[in-house]
Amino acid sequence: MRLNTKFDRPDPALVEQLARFSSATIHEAQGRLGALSSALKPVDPAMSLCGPAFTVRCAPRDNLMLQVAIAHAQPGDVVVVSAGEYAEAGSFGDVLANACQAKGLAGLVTDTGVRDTSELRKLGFPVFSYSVSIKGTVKETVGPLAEPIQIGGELVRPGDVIRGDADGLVVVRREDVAHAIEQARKREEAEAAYIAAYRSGRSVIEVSKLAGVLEAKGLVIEE
Ligand SMILES: O=C([O-])CC(=O)C(=O)O
Ligand SMILES: [Mg+2]
Repeated sequence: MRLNTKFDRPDPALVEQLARFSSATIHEAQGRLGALSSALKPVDPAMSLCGPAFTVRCAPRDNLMLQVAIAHAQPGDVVVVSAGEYAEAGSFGDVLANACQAKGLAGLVTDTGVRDTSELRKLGFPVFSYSVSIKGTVKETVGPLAEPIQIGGELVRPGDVIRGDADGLVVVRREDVAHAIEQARKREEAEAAYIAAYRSGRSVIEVSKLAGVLEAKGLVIEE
């Protein structure tokens, strides 16, 4: 079997610009699309990542292909592992995180478990996982590398951008990164205007134009 590891990545300058926006803003900016399941959580809320996905599929309780992915991923990539939402396996820990950091990878996202979390926090290598488990894995099963995968209820293709922060993970299609940045900028500007209005004492009902909605529902609020 021969596995391909070549795919197009977006312009690194665009990835850097996208990283300035939160996962929630990007999700909203692209029309409420791309959010991965909230079951995938950062090992530390301070962890944050943004980079092209280097996708891989592993059998549950088996991290052979994850190690192959780490070996072939490029600096700046986020290794994204689909392993069947299997909670009872610690497929990645501080030893492999050191390998990732030495290569300049941007982070790891997996729908199985990880371990050595206090060391991962000390290392500061961004890891998002489905669970934390101390149970070791085997290295037996060959599987797809740099192919589209399903993770957290979303399709992730190699080279799509994954943005993760304390609130969650979002995927942006490789060809949509520039548009997502433009829309995220507009959304932040609109949010800044809302914040300024609220801080100047204006009502949320007025600013968010909710009076018509409440009236249509027949809601009368007495003071
Ligand atoms: O050994 C493994 O397969 C996972 C692990 O704990 C580490 O990377 O430190
Ligand atoms: Mg370990």
